[in-house]
Amino acid sequence: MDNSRKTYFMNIKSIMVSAKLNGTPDSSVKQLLDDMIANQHSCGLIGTGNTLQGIINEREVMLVCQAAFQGEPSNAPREVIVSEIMNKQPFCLHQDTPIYDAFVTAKVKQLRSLPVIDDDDRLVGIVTQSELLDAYIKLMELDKDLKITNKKLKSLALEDSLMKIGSRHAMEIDLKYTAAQAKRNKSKYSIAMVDVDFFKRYNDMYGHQSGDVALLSIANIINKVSRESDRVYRYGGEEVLIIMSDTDEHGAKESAERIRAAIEIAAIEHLASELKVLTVSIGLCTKMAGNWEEMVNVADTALYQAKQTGRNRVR
Ligand SMILES: Nc1nc2c(ncn2[C@@H]2O[C@H](COP(=O)(O)OP(=O)(O)OP(=O)(O)O)[C@@H](O)[C@H]2O)c(=O)[nH]1
Repeated sequence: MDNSRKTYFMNIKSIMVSAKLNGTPDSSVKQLLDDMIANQHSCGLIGTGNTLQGIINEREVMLVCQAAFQGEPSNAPREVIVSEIMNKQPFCLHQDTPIYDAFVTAKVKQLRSLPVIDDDDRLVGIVTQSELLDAYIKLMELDKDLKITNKKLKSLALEDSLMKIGSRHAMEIDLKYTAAQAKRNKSKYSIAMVDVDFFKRYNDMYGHQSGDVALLSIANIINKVSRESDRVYRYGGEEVLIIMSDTDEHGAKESAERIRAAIEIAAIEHLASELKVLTVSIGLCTKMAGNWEEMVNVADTALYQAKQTGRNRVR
């Protein structure tokens, strides 16, 4: 393998900064802040031994400090303990994760810093989104093989240009790491497969360009009514896939029903359909562990049942 090809497979171990814990869950926030300032760390890594149990970013620490200073001088601020404000299920990446996958994960999940762990789930380092982007750009510059570069440039398109939501490529990377994270945290996650009803008839009646506009409207509605932590991707054609981390069957059903209802209420005219407005059918799947391709298949089967039992419904 020549050097340029090797760079394509480089992982985050090669660029991460080694990291250690800044405090335990029962440290005071003040203690934590002192440690972060002394070590010039932009986020606090919390745990015991070498095991990471939580993360606190600068913003959360600042909010606690602000609240303390706004108190009456006679009311000495209560000491806040780290476990009260830390994010208890921090998203971590294994040290062997390729740089590009790590960058996409940080970007789609909007994470500025990602703790890095080893095979035994021990904290070994930290990488930031901007370090990942810099590293990836450098790898591309080093890469002289035009074919590989073009392939990577194409895959760098993380957004679907028509629907203005995540691309299929970004979706696959997100699913892979969401599945790994759920397994590590023993938490459930859900996916929803959304498909527009009678869309062929819509294209036939209003034209393909109007079809494109309708798809964009539907994607906008889905983005608007889904929770901030949910990620919305174009699965292909007129199908949208939503990833909901830390969401059980009940939460997923509630979210999907909200999306279905919002699209019906938007009342986008579709005279060739039964309800005379555009509607969607949604198939769901919730799991704790297991491979994500299987989950997509289950959601797809549920979607098929939703279509078979009358459309404009969640299964
Ligand atoms: N305008 C437009 N149409 C698209 C796009 N992608 C897929 N389609 C169309 O979506 C339609 C999907 O049709 P079908 O799979 O038969 O499903 P349907 O007509 O929605 O029927 P049901 O799913 O059974 O309710 C096809 O006519 C595709 O051409 C796109 O990007 N733009």
